[in-house]
Amino acid sequence: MSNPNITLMTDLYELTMMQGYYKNPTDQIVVFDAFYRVNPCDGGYAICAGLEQVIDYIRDLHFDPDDIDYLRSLHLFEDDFLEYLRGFHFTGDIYAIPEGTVVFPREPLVKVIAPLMEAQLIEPALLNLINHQSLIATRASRVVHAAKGDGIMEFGLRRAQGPDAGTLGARAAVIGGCIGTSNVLTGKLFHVPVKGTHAHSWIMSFPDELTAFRTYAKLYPNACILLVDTYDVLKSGVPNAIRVFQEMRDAGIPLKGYGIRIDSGDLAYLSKMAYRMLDEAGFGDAIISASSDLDEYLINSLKEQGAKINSWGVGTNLITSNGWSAFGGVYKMAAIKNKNDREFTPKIKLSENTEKVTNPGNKTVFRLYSKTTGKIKADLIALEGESFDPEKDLTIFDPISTWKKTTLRGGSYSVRELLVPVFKNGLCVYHSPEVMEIQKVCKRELDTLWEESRRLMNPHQVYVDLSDKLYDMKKQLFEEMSLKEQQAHRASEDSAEKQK
Ligand SMILES: Nc1ncnc2c1ncn2[C@@H]1O[C@H](COP(=O)(O)OP(=O)(O)OP(=O)(O)O)[C@@H](O)[C@H]1O
Ligand SMILES: O=P(O)(O)OC[C@H]1O[C@H](OP(=O)(O)OP(=O)(O)O)[C@H](O)[C@@H]1O
Ligand SMILES: O=C(O)c1cccnc1
Repeated sequence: MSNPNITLMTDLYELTMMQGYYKNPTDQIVVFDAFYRVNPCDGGYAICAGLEQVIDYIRDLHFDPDDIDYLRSLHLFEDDFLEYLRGFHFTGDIYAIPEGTVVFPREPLVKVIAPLMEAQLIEPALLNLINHQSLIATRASRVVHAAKGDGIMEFGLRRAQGPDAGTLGARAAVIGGCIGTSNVLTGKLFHVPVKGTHAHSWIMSFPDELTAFRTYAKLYPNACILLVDTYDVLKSGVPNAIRVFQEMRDAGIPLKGYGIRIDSGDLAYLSKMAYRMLDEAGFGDAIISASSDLDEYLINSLKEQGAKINSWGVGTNLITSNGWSAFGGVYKMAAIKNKNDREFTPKIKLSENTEKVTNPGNKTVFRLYSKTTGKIKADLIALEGESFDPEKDLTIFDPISTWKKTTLRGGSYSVRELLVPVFKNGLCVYHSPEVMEIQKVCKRELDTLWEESRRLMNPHQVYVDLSDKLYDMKKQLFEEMSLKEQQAHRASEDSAEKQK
C-alpha cells in the first residue's frame, strides 16, 4: 500500500531505549526472532503473511523533519540523538519464511540481524504487519477448507476494524484461499479478483422485487446473482429469480455465472428448497450463494446438513477473526555480538512456563518431508550453519517431552530450509511474488499437511523439534541462568538476614 511514512509507528519505549543505547555507545549486533506460540483457533497450523508490507516498511524507514520536530516536542530526546535520527535507516539483514507458507509455533517466521538500535525500533511495526495478516490468512484457509472446494468471497470490509484491517485483511484472505474480495482497493493494489452481488437496498429501491431482478439481469447478464431474501425467499425471491432466468433463456441470453444469494433464515432448509425449485425449472446449474455471519464452523455444519450451497460470502467473522482475535506473535532477542566478533553469544529468556523459555542463538528452520507422501514429518529449529544430510538417519525428539523420539531413516525424507534472505546489509534482496502466486504457494503448502492437522476439532499438532546442538546450547544456558538467579536470590536473602 502507498502508505504515508510510518516510521513513528513504533512504541515510545523503543525510542527511549534507542536514546539510551545512543548515549552509551555500543556496536552490538543482535539477532531477534519473530515467532508465535499457539496456532489460531487451537488449529494445527498457521499461514504466514504480511512480509511484502514488512519489506515496504523497512525500505522506507526514515525520520522526516516533522517526525523529528514531533519527537523534540515530547521533551524526552536530546538534540544529538535527534540529529542521529535524521540520518537513520536500516542497515541490517532480515531472513523470513515466504508468505503463504504453513508454519508452526515457536519457529522464527522472521529473523532480524542488525545493530541493536535498528532491530529494536522495528519490533512493533514488524509484529503488527505479520500478526494481522497471518491471523487472517490462517482463518481464511480454515474457512476455505470447510467449504470443500466451493468458492469463498471475502465480504468483510464494512465490518473490519479500520481501513488497513479491511484492505490488508482482504489481501491476506486471498492468500489463504478466498477466490476474491468485494474490496475494490485490495483488487487494485494487489491485482486480485474483485467479486460481488448486490444489496437489499437495490431491491428496496424498486417498486417490486421482480422489476429489481429484471433491471439487474439486463445490466449484468454474465454475473447475475440475485439476492432472494428481501421479502420471502421461497414465496417471492426464488420464484421471481426463476422468472427472470426463464426470460433470459427465452431471449437467447446464455446463462453463465448466474444464480441466487440467500442472506438470512435457515440456510440449509432454504438452499435445499431453492435448489429443488430451480432444478425443476431447468436451472439446476444455478449458483446458490449464501452469506450471513458465516465462519468455518457454520460452513462445516451447513455442509453436514446437506445444504445445497456452492458459493459462500464471508465477512465479519473472517475479517475480524471472530473468536480468536490475536495471532500473538512476539519478537525476542536470541543472540548478541560485538560488531567485529565472529560468533554470536546466545541469549535466553527464562520463564516459569517451559513453553515460554525462548530458543537462544542465531537459528534457522528446516522442514522435513516424507519422500513417499510429500507430507510434513516435522520441523527442526537448528543453529545457523547446521546442515542435515537426508541420506543419513536422523533422530528427532520433542524438546519438552524429550522421551518422545522418532528416527527418520536416511533416504526416506527430504529437507528444506524455510528462512530465506530478504535484506542484506540494508538492501532488499527478495522479490515478493504477486498475491495470486502466493495463493498458489499456500494451496501447495496446505497439501503438505495431513488431513489430521487440518480438522477443526483437536487437530494433530506437527512436531517442531530442536537440533541436538541447539537443544544442548539451550539446556546449558538454561542451567547457567537458573544457577545465576539462585545465587543472586541467595545473596539477597543473606544480606537481608544480616540487616535484621
Ligand atoms: N441451518 C443452519 N444451521 C446452523 N446455523 C444456521 C443455519 N442457517 C442459518 N444459520 C446461522 O444462524 C444465524 C442466523 O441468525 P439470525 O436468525 O439472527 O439472522 P438471520 O436469519 O440472518 O436474519 P436477519 O435477517 O434478521 O439477520 C446466522 O449466523 C446464520 O449463518
Ligand atoms: O454476514 P457477514 O459474514 O458479515 O457478510 C457480509 C454481510 O454484509 C452484508 O450485509 P449488510 O446487512 O451489511 O448489507 P445488506 O443490507 O446489503 O444485506 C451482506 O448481505 C452480508 O450479510
Ligand atoms: O457483493 C456482495 O454481495 C456483498 C459485498 C459486501 C458485503 N456483503 C455482500
